[in-house]
Amino acid sequence: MRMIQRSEKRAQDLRNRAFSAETVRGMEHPLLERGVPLMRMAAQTTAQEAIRLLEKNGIHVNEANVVLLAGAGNNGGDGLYAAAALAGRGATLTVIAVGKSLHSSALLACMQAGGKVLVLDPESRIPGTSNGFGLGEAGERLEAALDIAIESDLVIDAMTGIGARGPLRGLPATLAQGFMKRAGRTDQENDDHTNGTVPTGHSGAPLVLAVDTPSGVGVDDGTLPGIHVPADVTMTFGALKPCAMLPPASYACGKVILVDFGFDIDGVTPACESIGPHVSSAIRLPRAKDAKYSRGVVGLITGSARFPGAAVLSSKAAARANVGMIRYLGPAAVAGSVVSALPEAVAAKGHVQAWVVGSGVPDAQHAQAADEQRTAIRSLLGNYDLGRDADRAMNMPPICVDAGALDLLPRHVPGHVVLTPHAGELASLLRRLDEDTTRETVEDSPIDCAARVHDLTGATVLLKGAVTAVLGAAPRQTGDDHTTTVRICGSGPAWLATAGSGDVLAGIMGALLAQQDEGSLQHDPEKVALTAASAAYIHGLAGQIASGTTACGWQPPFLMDPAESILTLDDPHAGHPIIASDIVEAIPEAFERAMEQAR
Ligand SMILES: NC(=O)C1=CN([C@@H]2O[C@H](COP(=O)(O)OP(=O)(O)OC[C@H]3O[C@@H](n4cnc5c(N)ncnc54)[C@H](O)[C@@H]3O)[C@@H](O)[C@H]2O)[C@@H](O)CC1
Ligand SMILES: Nc1ncnc2c1ncn2[C@@H]1O[C@H](COP(=O)(O)OP(=O)(O)O)[C@@H](O)[C@H]1O
Ligand SMILES: [K+]
Repeated sequence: MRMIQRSEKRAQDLRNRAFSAETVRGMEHPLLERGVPLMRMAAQTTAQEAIRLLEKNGIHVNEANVVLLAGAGNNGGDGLYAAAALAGRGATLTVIAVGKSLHSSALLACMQAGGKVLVLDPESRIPGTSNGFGLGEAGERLEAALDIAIESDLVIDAMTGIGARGPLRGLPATLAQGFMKRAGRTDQENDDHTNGTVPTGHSGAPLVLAVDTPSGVGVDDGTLPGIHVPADVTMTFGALKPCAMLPPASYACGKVILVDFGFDIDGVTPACESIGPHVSSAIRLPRAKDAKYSRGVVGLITGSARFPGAAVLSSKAAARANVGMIRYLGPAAVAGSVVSALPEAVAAKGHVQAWVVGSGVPDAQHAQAADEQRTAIRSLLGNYDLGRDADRAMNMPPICVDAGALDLLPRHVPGHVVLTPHAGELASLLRRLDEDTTRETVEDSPIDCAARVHDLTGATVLLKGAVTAVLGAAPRQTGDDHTTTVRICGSGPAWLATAGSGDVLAGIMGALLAQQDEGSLQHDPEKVALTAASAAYIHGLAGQIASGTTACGWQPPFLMDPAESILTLDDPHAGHPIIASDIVEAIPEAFERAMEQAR
């Protein structure tokens, strides 16, 4: 097999960009034309990973019971060749055929290696297997298949890959349903995998290795449209697909290993991208001629009598995040708390380069009739109303609109307005925009929902979660069409889910917006989106540092060269609990790390 020369830049792009199924097919095409044996490469690396995974769990391949769930397409073909290799190494192999046919030469390889084949569909026409059985026997076969699968050490899921359309149907769906039930596997449990850890068995249930994509996920949109098979490890080929990056499907992929087929990805438009490699470009290093004002001043209208802590946390976070100064505006008692916790804060009006509003401010439902903070925020946000005075709106400083300020947002605003809702807040926002949405809808289709808010309001939308998504303007294309790009940030560990964490993010956001060259963001919504995503990344990194873990919501896949032997994949430390103040303390080191990563 040919050694693939890959530059670091290409490797970085491969690890941080995902491409639609259609785009991937387009990139496969020239290689297939040249006769590159992609399926064999996919199978060989899958077999290698299967052996590693088994061994990691104390099972030698020649003692392993392996079950292959094989679909009728090329995904099944990949799986069959991989399974044949395992059977060749002494594994006991059962192929469960879920479709009407199987990739014929791959099936032959499996049979020659001693694999048994159990056909589930009475209408199937698979050479060398019995067919023409009745419905009663089909039911028995399904039960037998589930018994064998649940008793096995490793299930290789090769039912569907990028050829999947819609939710799983028919036998693949029934089998997935039965398997999930018997294995007692839930998505909740699979959440552990998002942190890059491979659990050692799920209460005795088999390990699951997905071929290319877990079957049942929305390959291109990252949704989970129905029953699916969460994996411990997903071996994916050529390039990442959106399901390996976007929530909630990304949580079903477990650890992802990307096999580099040598695709030419230069100039190919990704469907989504991780912010990781770009973060340092959002950090403005201090310059010799700087004074505090030129480094950026953040104005905060955050906190309230009810939540004074949010004012302190957002102010401290902003002050720690590489700016010259912060100005705090709020009720005297709250301002007093801010200044005593942060003597560097200035509790007075003045020029600012970016605003942060709303963290710890009550929303309409919880506010008193004349809430001082809400009144101030309403009046400030009025200046961003494109329907009222577009020139004025375009010339306002960038602003982060968080929590209690979200329901004060004007209907149409420029892209340098950054919203930072969590799923519940995004749902409320959509309802305010006359869309019938619940928190569950947002959790099921986070990207769609965030894109909807971006489309309806024009704001850059940062939807918080284990994987945080930023929906904003795309890189400028030829022509004037406005396109939206999906950027994700998964640097945060689950320890970040702690009260006040969002206030810290808002502070970092304000600081990053403030340190960009004054006036540069107003007409560059793409840069706003990059800056917003970078703030989430630094927040996540600070969370990793504070909690002593590298586990996080999403990390770039392990890149594997088909010509190289298996890599060792270390599991990260679990880390320890943190409070929001710990995140603030870790911000400076997070900046340093983000800059180091860029070198
Ligand atoms: N093009 C190639 O030569 C290569 C393809 N590769 C593999 O081939 C896969 C794509 O192969 P295909 O295009 O054959 O497609 P798939 O094998 O992913 O899916 C097609 C099969 O899935 C069934 N199916 C589709 N949607 C379904 C649903 N909702 N419920 C139940 N069954 C459903 C179809 O009936 C068909 O049998 C990739 O994911 C990858 O694993 C790799 O081997 C690399 C090279
Ligand atoms: N499971 C998780 N894994 C990683 N990060 C998380 C997780 N849950 C929440 N976060 C992050 O923690 C922060 C919580 O913010 P938010 O929901 O506003 O909390 P609060 O209002 O309590 O401050 C967000 O940045 C979010 O992305
Ligand atoms: K699969």
